[in-house]
Amino acid sequence: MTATVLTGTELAKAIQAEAAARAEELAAAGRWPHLAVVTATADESSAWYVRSIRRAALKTGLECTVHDLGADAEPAAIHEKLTELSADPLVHGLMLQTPLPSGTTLEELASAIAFEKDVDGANPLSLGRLASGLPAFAPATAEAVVALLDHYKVPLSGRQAVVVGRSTVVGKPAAHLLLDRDATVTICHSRTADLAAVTNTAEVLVAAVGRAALITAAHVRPGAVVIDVGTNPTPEGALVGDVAPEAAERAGSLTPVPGGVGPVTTALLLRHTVLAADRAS
Ligand SMILES: NC(=O)C1=CN([C@@H]2O[C@H](COP(=O)(O)OP(=O)(O)OC[C@H]3O[C@@H](n4cnc5c(N)ncnc54)[C@H](OP(=O)(O)O)[C@@H]3O)[C@@H](O)[C@H]2O)C=CC1
Ligand SMILES: Nc1nc(=O)c2c([nH]1)NC[C@@H]1CN(c3ccc(C(=O)N[C@@H](CCC(=O)O)C(=O)O)cc3)C=[N+]21
Repeated sequence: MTATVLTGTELAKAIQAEAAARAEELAAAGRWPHLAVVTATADESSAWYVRSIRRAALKTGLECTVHDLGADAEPAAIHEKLTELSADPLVHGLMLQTPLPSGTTLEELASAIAFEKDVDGANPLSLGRLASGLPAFAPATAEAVVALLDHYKVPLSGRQAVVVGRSTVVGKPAAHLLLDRDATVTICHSRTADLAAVTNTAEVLVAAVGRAALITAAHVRPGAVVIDVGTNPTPEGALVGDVAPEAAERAGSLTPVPGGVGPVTTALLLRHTVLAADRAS
């Protein structure tokens, strides 16, 4: 058996087309949707993401500014930049890239992102509301996981879902969103005792670790739907996921990297920014 490939490009295009139409109307009304991205890292996969955000934003008719503070930025300087952009009436969406310089965390800094501009759902207020079932922007990646499953009509209610990874950006919010859809959710992390035993229970398996080929065929329950969130740069300059190619022998379907979760994440971030601009007075 070879797995069906669940690409994200078509869904991303549809989301972007809708965002583009609304962005044009808003721009005509003098409210050009503007996404500000703050980064303080030399991490390669973050750099890939920032490039793809900029490219997609310009194509969609959004303004996008990148504020690169450098990998040795002081936490106070990052905090100050977020506070400044939170107060800037021309900025509608604001996100802070991970990873961050040692000595600080996204969790510590994200309170400085104004709730209504928190288009990547990083502010603890957004995350708390998400966990409480109240309206808030979800982290775009976590939302992309569920959006892809919906796009391919994968049933979630009553099914066994396993998320590998527990970061604030992906693993935890993805687990919340799957739980909201009535899946039975298990979260794995670096201390999980027997990863393959747990992942073999998964009808839906989400890999969000950041380690190439961590998930092998032996981790996959035959016929499972596998969502590969990982984006790992190779020495040759390519990008690979967390799921080894051989896993396709056991999976029923599988998202590719590149061309899977990534483009949907980017498109949702733009959709959130347009929504934030729409709500701004
Ligand atoms: N395609 C997309 O749209 C996006 C892709 N990404 C990519 O997803 C990946 C994960 O990102 P992110 O969540 O930010 O990464 P983090 O490094 O913040 O989190 C990684 C998680 O994986 C867990 N982990 C590490 N090693 C193992 C292991 N051997 N077995 C099981 N779990 C393990 C960690 O556990 P512990 O908590 O115990 O340390 C941690 O919870 C990266 O490749 C990133 O680039 C991220 C966002 C969007
Ligand atoms: N606060 C925060 N939120 C994030 O969501 C976040 C982050 N920090 N830090 C870095 C990681 C990494 N990440 C990627 C998202 C999309 C692609 C992506 O679109 N990749 C394309 C390939 C790249 C391209 O073609 O330009 C694809 O998979 O097809 C890659 C990487 C989000 N991250």
